[in-house]
Amino acid sequence: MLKIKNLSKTYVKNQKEALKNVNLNITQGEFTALLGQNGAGKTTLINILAGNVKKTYGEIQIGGYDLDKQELETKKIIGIVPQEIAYDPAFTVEEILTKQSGYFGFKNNKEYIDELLEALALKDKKKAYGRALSGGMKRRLLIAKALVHKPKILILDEPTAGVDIELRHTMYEFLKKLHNTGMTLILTTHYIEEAEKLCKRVVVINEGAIIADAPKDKLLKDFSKEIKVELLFDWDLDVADFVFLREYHPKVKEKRKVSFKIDKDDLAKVLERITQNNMKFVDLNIEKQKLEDIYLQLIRG
Ligand SMILES: Nc1ncnc2c1ncn2[C@@H]1O[C@H](COP(=O)(O)OP(=O)(O)OP(=O)(O)O)[C@@H](O)[C@H]1O
Repeated sequence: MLKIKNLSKTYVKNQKEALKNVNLNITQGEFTALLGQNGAGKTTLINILAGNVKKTYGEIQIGGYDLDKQELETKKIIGIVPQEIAYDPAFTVEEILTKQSGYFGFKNNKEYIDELLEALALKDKKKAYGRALSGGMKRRLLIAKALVHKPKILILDEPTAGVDIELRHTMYEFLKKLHNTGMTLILTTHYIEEAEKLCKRVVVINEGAIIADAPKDKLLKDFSKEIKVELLFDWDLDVADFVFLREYHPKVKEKRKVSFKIDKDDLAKVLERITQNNMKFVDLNIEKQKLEDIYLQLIRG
């Protein structure tokens, strides 16, 4: 559905190499998270796919069409939800969506627009001006605008930035529904738990290069050998009490808790050492790594 080969981008103005030999192959129906810190190159990549920024080098195929030779066709295949609010605030919600439909040659699609507005809880705002919408409504309008031409791929550039938790969950449900209809989705986000909840594949981009690209479950499994152990004692602790565990860098928290990370295969051995040192604990908590921990490890190298 989306094939990116040896994609590079250097901005002429400042000679910033924003993308370095990016290769990505996304098949139909995948729900992929594109994760990366500020300035990693995510928006540059999306802008190139949208035809807003010119690549320096590489090949891109969208739905089988070459972006260089068949740009118009590629535009029909993708819908992009940009980070910035991108519509004329002097028009009403309905006008904005009708105008956008017109760009793609869709006429008389009032019913579909109503469906979108209903699904995105914007129906009662149909006649409201773009400028009069709340931040969350503006974000939802951008999603409707990206979907109005029924694209096969939806790319969302941080759609939930600054959106409250309740609304974020409504959006997640909507995205899940779209995914269930067979749509291909790419989501860039700073909320890692969002990627963990929604996406099946995780691509991590760092300083313009892809440093991880794997099914989420595989990433979690590969990195899940490390566990975080927390022990609770019924007396006040000193980190010196755990000198016998120094290779695991134990930390004392809230006076009575100690925590450290170990390979899960070492758990029995470590617990035995603790008992041998007469450190009788009253409670034990074991935490597996979350996608967020893995992501941080990856970008820190
Ligand atoms: N128009 C531009 N001209 C020059 N440099 C740019 C331009 N746009 C982006 N850059 C630079 O390219 C790099 C990648 O930026 P980009 O916006 O793609 O990152 P990002 O991953 O989307 O970040 P964020 O999460 O903050 O949106 C950054 O160093 C940025 O300063």
